[in-house]
Parts: sequence; structure tokens; C-alpha cells
Amino acid sequence: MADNNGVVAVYGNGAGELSEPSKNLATLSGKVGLARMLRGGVIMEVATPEQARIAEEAGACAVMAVEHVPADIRAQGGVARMSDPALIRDIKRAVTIPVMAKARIGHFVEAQILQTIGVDYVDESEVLTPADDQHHINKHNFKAPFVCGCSDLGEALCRIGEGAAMIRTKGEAGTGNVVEAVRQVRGIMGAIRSLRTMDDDEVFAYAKKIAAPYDLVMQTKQLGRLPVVQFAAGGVATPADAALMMQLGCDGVFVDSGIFKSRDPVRRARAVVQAVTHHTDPKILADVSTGFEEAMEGINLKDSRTERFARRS
Ligand SMILES: O=C(CO)[C@H](O)[C@H](O)COP(=O)(O)O
Repeated sequence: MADNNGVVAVYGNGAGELSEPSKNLATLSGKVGLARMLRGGVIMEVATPEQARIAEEAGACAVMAVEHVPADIRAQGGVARMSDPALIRDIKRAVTIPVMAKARIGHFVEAQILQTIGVDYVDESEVLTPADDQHHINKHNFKAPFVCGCSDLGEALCRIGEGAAMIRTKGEAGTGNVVEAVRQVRGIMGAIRSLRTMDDDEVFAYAKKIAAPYDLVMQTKQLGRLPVVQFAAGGVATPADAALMMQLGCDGVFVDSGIFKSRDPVRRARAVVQAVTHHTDPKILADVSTGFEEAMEGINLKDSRTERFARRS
């Protein structure tokens, strides 16, 4: 049974006590509800308090505090880690909207630090160099809500099973190329459509096939959507890209390198927010797409030298 947030209802043990998994679900349900408040919004990656203010004034629903946007992480190579807490604190002081920050996959100590300094959401991100190639963070251990990347339905439900309160596609971050994000969103939406019409008896085998927790697969079938908010991310670079992801059924978008690696970030930030708000109105989309300086330079994903961040898990 789903509660108002679309997450499963939580039952006690009859003695007024909740079992450990039920406590996890109760906490998760609160975090999922918080993340739902970002629906219909744009999350922008910012590297300075000034950029954070630009994002807030443009109407971003949250910012991600980073030292380097994904395009720069690609260009620089090497090991990418959590940002300096001093920078995150400065960005937090500069804005009133929620501030997210990234921890490496599996690096629960970076996540503990981010939670301690009061970030509003932790992004367990494949854009940073993974710290653990076997395990993701047990996100149930944290009060802060987590957002995690996924490439398909199985991966999305595994991350939710570990306690993620929000899902985003991985796309191919820092490329300015939306093709992977589109492929992943279409894949997830298509899989949910087939799940909807599947016989209940077949769900056990399907859950095994996609290596996802049965309860979450069943819940997705019943809801006809992921049980948490689903944003698009990775290569979304223009207002039209952002509207495309919304029309494909996403709840919101992350637009990072595309804004602050462009020549006119202030206009572009506003245009992307307008495009998401009016994503079904081609006339407004035409207006907000008009007269920009050149967009960020894109990267061809067919070039074998392009590192695929989305394959990190
Ligand atoms: O935070 C992220 C992942 O952790 C980014 O939002 C995401 O990958 C966006 O990348 P891009 O620079 O291509 O917009």
C-alpha cells in the first residue's frame, strides 16, 4: 500500500515498535517527501557563491556545490573527490534554496562530512571517481536525503533499496550531449510501461532479471512510475534539451556544465528554468531558445577516447 509520497506504508510489530527495516522505510518516506518538493524544477551546479546567486535568481530549485563542473572534471582527468567543505559552506550562506553536494560512490565518510556540515542533499555521484567498486553507500544510515544516478530501471530500484530518496539519470555528464540521458529515460519509461501490463506472477522473475528488490519492482508496477522523484541529468545543455527531458516524463532536470561553461550563463540559466516550466509550449520554447551566444562545446560519444562516467557503478 502506498502512502501520500508514493512510498510503501510502514507497519509496526503490534507492540508499537517498528522493526529496523520498517524504521528505515519510515525515515525514507520523509526524505522522499522532501525530494518531491523539487518536482518541476531545475538543479544547477555552481562553483562559486556568485554562480549560486545567479542560479537562485534564475529560479533554480536547488544548487549543487562543486569545485569543478563535470566538463572540467573530464578535461582535467585524475581523481575527482568531494569538494572542500569551506566552499560548500560559502555557497550555503549565499542562497536560500537547498544546497546539494557530491560524495564518491561508496565513500560513506565523505557523506558523513557532507551531512555534518548541513548539506540538504548528498549526491552519490559517478562524476567523481568511485571510492568502492563493489558497494554503494548504505543511505539508510543517514538523515540527509540522497540522490543517486542510474542508467536503467534495475539500477534505479537498487539505489532506492539502499535508501536513495531521489533518482537522476547518469546521462553522460560534462559532454553537452543529451543522447545518453534520452536513451536512459526512454529505457526506464519503457520498462515501467511493460511492467504495468505484466502478470503479477511474472514480477518475481522480472525482479530477479533486473537484479532489483521485488517489493520495489511491485510498487513501481502499481504506481506506474518510480516511487521517488526522477530527474534527468548528464549532457542536458540547452533549454530545448531540458524541455525534451520533461516531455519524456522526468520530474525535473539537472543542468550543470551547459550553464556555467556557456558564454552567457545568466540568460541561459533563466531560459532553462522557463523551458522546464513551459515545457509543453513550443512558442515559449522558441522565445527562450533565441539569440544565445554559442552553447558549450559538445563531445561526440562515438569517440573512443571519451570516458564513459555512466558505466561507473
Ligand atoms: O551532479 C551531477 C551528477 O552527480 C550532474 O548533475 C550531472 O551529471 C550533470 O552533468 P552536466 O554537466 O552534463 O549537466
